[in-house]
Amino acid sequence: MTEPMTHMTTQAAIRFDDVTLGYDRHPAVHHLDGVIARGSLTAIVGPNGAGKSTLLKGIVGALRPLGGRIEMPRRATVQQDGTAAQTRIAYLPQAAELDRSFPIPVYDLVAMGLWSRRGLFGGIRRADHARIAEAIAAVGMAGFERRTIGTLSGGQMQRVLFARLLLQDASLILLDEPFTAIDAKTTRDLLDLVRRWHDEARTVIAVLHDIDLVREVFPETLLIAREPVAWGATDNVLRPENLLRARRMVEANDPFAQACERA
Ligand SMILES: Nc1ncnc2c1ncn2[C@@H]1O[C@H](COP(=O)(O)OP(=O)(O)OP(=O)(O)O)[C@@H](O)[C@H]1O
Repeated sequence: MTEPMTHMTTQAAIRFDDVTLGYDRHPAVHHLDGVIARGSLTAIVGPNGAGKSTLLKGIVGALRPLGGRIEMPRRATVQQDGTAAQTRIAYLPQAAELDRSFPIPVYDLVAMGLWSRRGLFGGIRRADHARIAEAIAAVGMAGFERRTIGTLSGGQMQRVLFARLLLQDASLILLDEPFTAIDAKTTRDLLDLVRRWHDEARTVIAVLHDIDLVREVFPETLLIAREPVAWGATDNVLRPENLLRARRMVEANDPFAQACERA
C-alpha cells in the first residue's frame, strides 16, 4: 500500500492487520487492527494479563503472529553513507526479564547501544567514547562507569538502560513498564528523555500502569484486554466505562478472577 505523502505523523510506523499473538496456539491478543503513526507517543494500558507485553514482543519480532500481519513500512530516507535507512527498533523489556547477575560494567552495557551500527566485533571508535560518556551523563550516572550492573539499585539500572537506548538512536522505541518500582525523581528524569525522543519525531510506545502519568504525558493510548477496547486520543480512551469494560473482559478469561474478587 502506498504511504500518503503528507505530514510525517500521518504515516504509519506500524500497521496491524487482524493480528493474533499468543503462546502454544492460545491467543493472548487478537483482532488487532490499526495503525501507530510515525512520530506518535502512545501508551498501552490494560489490566494484568491483558496482552500488553505480548504485543510488544510481537512488534519487536520475538513472537511471530499466530494470524494476521504486523507491517512496518520502512522510512524512505538515505543515510550519510548512501544506504537506505531501516526502521531501527529499540526495546526495553520489563525489569524482571533482565538478568543482572552477568558481571558487566555500566560502561560496557551502555556501549552495547552502538552494536547495531558498529557490529558485534566492530570495535569502539574514538568518537564513540565521547558519545557513551555523554549518554551516561545524560541519565545522571557519570561516575558509575566501572560499577558492575549487579551492584546498582533498580532506579540506577533503569537510568543505565535508558542511556543504552539513547545510543541506539532508534526510530521506534518500545518500553515495557519502564517506571514500575522507580521513584518519582528518576521517573521524571527518564520521562524527560521520552519527551525528547518524541520531540525528535521518533515513534515511542510504552506499556504503563500509572493512568495519571499516561494522561499527563501520552497523547495517544491503546487500551487492551486481550483485544482492543479503545484506541485514540488518551482522554477519550481512558474514560471510566472503557476501563471498567477492559477489567471485565480480562476477568471473563481469567480462571482466578472470582477467587481474587472475593479476597
Ligand atoms: N511465555 C508464555 N507462555 C505462555 N503464556 C504466556 C507467556 N507469556 C505470557 N503468557 C500469557 O499471555 C497472557 C498475556 O500476558 P502478558 O504478559 O502479555 O500480559 P500483560 O498485559 O503484559 O500483563 P502484566 O500487566 O501483568 O504485565 C497471560 O494470560 C499470560 O499468562
